[in-house]
Amino acid sequence: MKIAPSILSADIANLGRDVKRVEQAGADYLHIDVMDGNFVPNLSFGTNVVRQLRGQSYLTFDVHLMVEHPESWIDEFAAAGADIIGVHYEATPHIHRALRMIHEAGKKAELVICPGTSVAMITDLLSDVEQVLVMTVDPGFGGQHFLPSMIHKIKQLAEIKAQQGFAYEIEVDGGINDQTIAQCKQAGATIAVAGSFVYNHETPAIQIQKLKAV
Ligand SMILES: O=C(CO)[C@@H](O)[C@H](O)COP(=O)(O)O
Repeated sequence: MKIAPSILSADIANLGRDVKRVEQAGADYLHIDVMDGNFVPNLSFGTNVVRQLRGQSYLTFDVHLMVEHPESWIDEFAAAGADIIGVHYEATPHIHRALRMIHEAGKKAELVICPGTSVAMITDLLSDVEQVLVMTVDPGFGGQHFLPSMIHKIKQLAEIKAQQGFAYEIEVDGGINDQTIAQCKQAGATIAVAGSFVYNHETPAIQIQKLKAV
């Protein structure tokens, strides 16, 4: 599986160093969580962080917008250096427009679903995305426990992908460690986001190796 370390759990006072660490350790993507204090009860990074890190890293930037009305931010994060932009199904009544805006900005579009949203709600959108992110915790905070009840959604998405011949990646995010990643991989996930498992350890490279070894 591809591994996307989440900088939400990095040492923010040494963010550049922590990004280099995972880059050198073989991370595939860098996962950047953007929180607005409304869609989720937390605040995190803005466009300035993406822009400054862009100058320091060649990793694919996987920007997860946990914001209401993401349409207002897509062009700014695209200009700042995002490669993949994730928007929540629950965050806007105009999700199709948001996905189209991501493509018009020349970026890969990711559709994100919270634990309370079923795959049935997004089937009409699956032909229009490069990536689907199944949240395996309620979004907003790192360090939460993985929700095993989300596994069936990964299986459903993998089945639809095979049946319809779609090419989207299936990403999982929340509570990922060297045990839970195995369940996700078996179900059909292709990318795993990991925050605390990677960064709450003195050697992130060892943690990434553990995830890649599964
Ligand atoms: O989107 C989020 C949280 O809302 C995640 O990306 C977290 O950063 C994952 O952290 P861990 O659960 O891996 O500690």
